[in-house]
Amino acid sequence: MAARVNTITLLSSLHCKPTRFNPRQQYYRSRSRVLFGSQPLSSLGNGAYRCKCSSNGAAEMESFVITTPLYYVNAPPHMGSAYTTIAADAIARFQRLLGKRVIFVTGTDEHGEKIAAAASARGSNPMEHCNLISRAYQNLWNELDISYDKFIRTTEAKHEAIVKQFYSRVLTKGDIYRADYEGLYCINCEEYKDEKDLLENNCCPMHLKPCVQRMEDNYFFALSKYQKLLEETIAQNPDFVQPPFRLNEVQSWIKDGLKDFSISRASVEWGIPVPNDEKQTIYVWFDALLGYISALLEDNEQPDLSKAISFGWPASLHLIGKDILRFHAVYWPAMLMSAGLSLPMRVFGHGFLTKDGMKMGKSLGNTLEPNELVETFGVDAVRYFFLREVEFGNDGDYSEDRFINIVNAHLANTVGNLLNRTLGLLRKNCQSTLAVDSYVAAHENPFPETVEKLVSKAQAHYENLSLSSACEAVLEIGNAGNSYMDERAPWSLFKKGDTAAEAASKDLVIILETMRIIAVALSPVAPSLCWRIYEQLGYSRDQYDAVTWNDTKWGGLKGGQVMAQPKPVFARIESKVEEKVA
Ligand SMILES: Nc1ncnc2c1ncn2[C@@H]1O[C@H](COP(=O)(O)OP(=O)(O)OP(=O)(O)O)[C@@H](O)[C@H]1O
Ligand SMILES: [Zn+2]
Repeated sequence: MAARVNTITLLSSLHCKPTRFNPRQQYYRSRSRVLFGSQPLSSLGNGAYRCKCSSNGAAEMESFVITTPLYYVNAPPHMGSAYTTIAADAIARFQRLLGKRVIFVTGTDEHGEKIAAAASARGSNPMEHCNLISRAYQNLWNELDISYDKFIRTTEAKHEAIVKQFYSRVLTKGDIYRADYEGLYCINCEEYKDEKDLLENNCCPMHLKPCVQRMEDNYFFALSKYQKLLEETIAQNPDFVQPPFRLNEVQSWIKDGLKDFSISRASVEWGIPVPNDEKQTIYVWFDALLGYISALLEDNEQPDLSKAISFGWPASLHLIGKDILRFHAVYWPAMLMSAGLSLPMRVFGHGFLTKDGMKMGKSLGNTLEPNELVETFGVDAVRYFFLREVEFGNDGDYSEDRFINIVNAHLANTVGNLLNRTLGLLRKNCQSTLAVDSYVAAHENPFPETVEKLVSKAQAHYENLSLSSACEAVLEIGNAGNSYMDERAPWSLFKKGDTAAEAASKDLVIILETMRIIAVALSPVAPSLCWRIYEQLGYSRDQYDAVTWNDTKWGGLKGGQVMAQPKPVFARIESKVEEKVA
């Protein structure tokens, strides 16, 4: 299933067509005015954009808006939060390679009872606490090469303004009412629970802590009104929730009956005040989901909901963990319907990284430290391992031995060694200079076809969000390169006279072209490693940054190009326990 994106068209007139409702797909498509490529865009409002450098000519460009959850700042990030963000980054980078205008949104969710409690436990005030933890997320994203475009904090003034405008729309629609509520509440989920979903002693199955009985006078959102529309929308758009087995889960929640849910808290001070009732604050989830929209605002823009929408809503893809699927696939679409806004095109709920079978999480405290992993093994190893090892959508357990074995076998041996020994031979026999164009080197040779087939496979997997299979397809290119090298044995051909040496120098060009293609195709997953490969092949950083998916085509390396001094691009991780990995 290919990624669905909203099409943004560059029109030669200033007029932009109004949003159009597509009845079959039940979401809105926008036609806006933008210039393609990396040119800056300026918003004209109403979903229209004007390129700052030119306004002539018609061309088509697609936009791709991807979000991670806004992480809760009750504690610093851990490998679980990093996992979603690394996956989102790989997808964003791949979509950029395809030439799309990508907006990659991440950020922090900073209101609610748990935050106030976490701050006071640290002897801090809530705002100081949020600043500290939000900074920790941003620092980690930098460590992990996360190429986000927008980082939204729900304590920002522009976000508060958007939440209040949204709340007022829903209120005007007649979907908010006041009532008393009594039920079992999990403080860690910040959610009332159904008794039937709880373990013994009313324990939350996720947090293993007993829920408390609570009674409150709250404002409620009339979720039940949207039951039918949600059912129909999801039935007509089976790709809305992915993977498919999560769609079944969502459909069964809806079928069980949707209950109105409380969207304010009388007992929580650390939150956005309910418009016209300062005694209550807006429920943290109602507030946080809107971060996906407020994030789209430019910093210098007036915080206006319609304007924010015009910058890129609806999102193409919400990437989340399965723990927050109900909020994204049931509550959020209903809220958007109520406010008359388009639904996101796709919600993908991936599985959990687990430790001893339990979800790794801040509340349980059974986390793995991504900073430590990066410090010990390097960013490429961390990104590659989790994307390659865990089939995207399913749960996955971490083991250090497995980590070391996988990255050594794949990145150090299959990719790094092949490059290094080829460059060594080229230096020894060809003064580190390519004898001919790679296109010429492979004349009448079937090898490029093998590579191109694997590239197409990788592309299809990236598009389907099968990130592990995408890595596998790229590594297969490396395996094919290694086999080619072993079969041809160019080191011995160099000793067998001029004709054989000429063939050997062509073989080296073929392997290096293969490495170049691997570097493009693996760059969404391991961007730093792939830059080092490009650098070894004699390219500049600017050339690497300008790479597109088209560069996976055979024929990029040219005769006369001088390679860098051979230097290992991936240092092998030393380990006591090592076994052979396929
Ligand atoms: N163990 C995990 N595996 C995969 N993703 C995770 C994991 N833990 C958190 N995430 C990601 O973080 C999101 C939840 O963010 P949140 O800030 O609430 O973290 P958390 O550690 O799950 O918190 P808590 O333990 O308090 O529930 C998930 O939807 C998912 O995207
Ligand atoms: Zn819970």
